[in-house]
Amino acid sequence: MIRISVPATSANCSVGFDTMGLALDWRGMFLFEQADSLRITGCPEAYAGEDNLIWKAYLTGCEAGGFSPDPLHIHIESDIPFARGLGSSATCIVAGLAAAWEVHGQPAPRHEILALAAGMEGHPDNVAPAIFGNLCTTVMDRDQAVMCATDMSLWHALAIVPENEVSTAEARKVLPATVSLKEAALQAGRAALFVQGLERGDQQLVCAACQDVLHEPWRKALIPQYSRLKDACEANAVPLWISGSGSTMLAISRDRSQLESMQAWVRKEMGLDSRLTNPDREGLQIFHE
Ligand SMILES: Nc1ncnc2c1ncn2[C@@H]1O[C@H](COP(=O)(O)OP(=O)(O)O)[C@@H](O)[C@H]1O
Ligand SMILES: N[C@@H](CCOP(=O)(O)O)C(=O)O
Repeated sequence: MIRISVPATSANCSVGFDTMGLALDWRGMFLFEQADSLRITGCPEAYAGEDNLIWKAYLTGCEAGGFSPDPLHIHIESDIPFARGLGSSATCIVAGLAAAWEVHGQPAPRHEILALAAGMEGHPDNVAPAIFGNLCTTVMDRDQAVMCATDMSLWHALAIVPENEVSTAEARKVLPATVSLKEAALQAGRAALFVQGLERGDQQLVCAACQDVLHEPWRKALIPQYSRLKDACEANAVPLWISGSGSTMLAISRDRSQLESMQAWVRKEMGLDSRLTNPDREGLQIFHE
């Protein structure tokens, strides 16, 4: 049996639309073993057929690696919620792709998996940290990923998870097709400041730079709690962004107790569930048993 563990991710990181993503120490586990016919357990029945994302990724990986795809029993152990902007789809894609090589006795080639996974997702921002951990900034130059990881060991995170689902496909439809030169320049400058601030552990700088103009102005309409939370965070110099395409919002701080207080506040004032996490440094992990 092969056990593949993949972290949840918080994509976009505010000013890194489609390019930045942060791995979290909140993991999905995927078990693979040979079977007589395809069997998928541990997920809702509606997702347990031939169109299951893990299985589709496995087939894509088999084609890329030149393997003949054997039927599998895939068992999922994951409490990463679907369609909340925590990269549940990225965990499935990365696990399925990695399984294609591992099931056939070869080590999963992480850079090849990144390119394939980015192709399946349509953007590399959450699959890169799911594979490599940390905060990854990734751009696709034709089919080649150009990637740099930022160490996040100075930071803690709070994932605030509303009940409403937001499908990524739907949340992309609300975005404008073009932006102005002024907005593009502003976003580029803020993205550079944001990463510098993270590396220096400068929370004021990160908070000042954490002002997206490419997607949050449109997506906040899908998340009723966002504006109140963003105002409260800014008043306390806490960077907060819409995680992926939402509905989760991710706050980060150098000070874990600041996030503990915020966790109590969002529960009491807004009735919201949340989870304290740390950035993950490992990314994709594979165990043969
Ligand atoms: N544990 C799982 N089992 C089966 N399919 C899953 C699982 N987690 C995610 N998926 C797939 O990923 C889709 C959600 O992807 P998406 O809308 O991009 O949201 P997210 O922000 O969670 O990645 C689901 O509709 C389903 O196809
Ligand atoms: N850049 C993408 C990220 C989607 O992430 P997910 O975790 O919501 O799948 C987007 O913003 O559409």
